[in-house]
Amino acid sequence: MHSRNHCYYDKSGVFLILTGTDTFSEAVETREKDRNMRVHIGTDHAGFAEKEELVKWLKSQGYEVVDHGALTFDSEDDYPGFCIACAQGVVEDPGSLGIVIGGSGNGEQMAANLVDGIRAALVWNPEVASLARLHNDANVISLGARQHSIAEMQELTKVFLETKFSGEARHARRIAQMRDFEAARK
Ligand SMILES: O=C(CO)[C@H](O)[C@H](O)COP(=O)(O)O
Repeated sequence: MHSRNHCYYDKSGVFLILTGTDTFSEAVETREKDRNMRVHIGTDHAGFAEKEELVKWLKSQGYEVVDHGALTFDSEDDYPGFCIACAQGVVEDPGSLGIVIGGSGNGEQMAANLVDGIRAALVWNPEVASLARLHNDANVISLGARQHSIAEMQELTKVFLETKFSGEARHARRIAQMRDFEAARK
């Protein structure tokens, strides 16, 4: 039987995750901000306003941001190009992470995952954002701008950017299996 993870915020507002335990004594601080990290971002019209807000906020947090568009609002534009460009930016920039945004985040995740080396996770709450890094070593987060307030999107992004891959053997093994599949189909 799998044990459940428990997440909570400590008194200073830090998001913590308890892995497979009911005791707070085993809580681990999983987050650490890397202000030197570059963050790639891409969106279609559905997330354009939120992307503009997130870029400003990320810069205020000390991150360097690479904006892959859309650079102007066009209600008829299409998400694949922006998301693929963002994902390619992440792959070509080791140590960076990416954010793709759309109305739901579904198609944006699909587009980003077409790029070899990308593990894009559709994230809808802080625990999922944390697990995307801890268990999946996701390098792109996908957000649905029509599903969240800007404050929620900032929180999901913050948890994602500040959480490190656990490096646990079972998770590394599963990621390696996906990498093997990716390499074999070339
Ligand atoms: O979330 C999305 C894809 O997953 C798109 O942002 C969404 O489909 C755009 O919809 P519309 O063209 O009706 O504004």
